[in-house]
Amino acid sequence: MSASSSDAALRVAICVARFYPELADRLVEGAQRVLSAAGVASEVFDVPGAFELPLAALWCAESGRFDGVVCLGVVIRGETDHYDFVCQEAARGIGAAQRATGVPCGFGVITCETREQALARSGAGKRHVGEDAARAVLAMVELRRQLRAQEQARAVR
Ligand SMILES: Nc1c(NC[C@H](O)[C@H](O)[C@H](O)CO)[nH]c(=O)[nH]c1=O
Ligand SMILES: CC(=O)[C@@H](O)COP(=O)(O)O
Repeated sequence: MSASSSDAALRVAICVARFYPELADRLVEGAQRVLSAAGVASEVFDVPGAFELPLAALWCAESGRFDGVVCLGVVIRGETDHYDFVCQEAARGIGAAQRATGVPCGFGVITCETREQALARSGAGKRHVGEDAARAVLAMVELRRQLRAQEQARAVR
């Protein structure tokens, strides 16, 4: 997704859960690659785990400093149902943060059964969830820009 000419001033926050540091680094690298290629500045904020992502996203979104937020993390199922609660809250909370603020928050959290599955979804074969989440945020930022431009055009008629 290429950014428009006005995107030089765009800023995107990257909130990353560091529960699995090496996997988190891969996701951040992918998101930064996409944002940099679009000419969009980014700033990284670490949180302990995916459960903390919604609050970090809300803080970034309501700060007024960012046009979008990319939320990244990896949740790998263990022996109990803790996985379900972490995943559900991360997804629900990130969605709530973007709807509460109107600031696009990309869901770049890998939820899987094994480390191998996480590797495959962070650039080692299947897809890159970090890149995908960054592209989604850029697409929503662009949509918001188009809608605002249409609103302004109608207002001056
Ligand atoms: N098991 C995983 C977690 N668990 C930690 C929680 O996200 C949270 O930090 C803790 O409950 C304290 O509030 N987090 C992940 O990101 N990935 C996991 O696999
Ligand atoms: C996703 C998790 O919280 C998981 O790592 C916890 O492992 P367990 O269910 O074995 O306690």
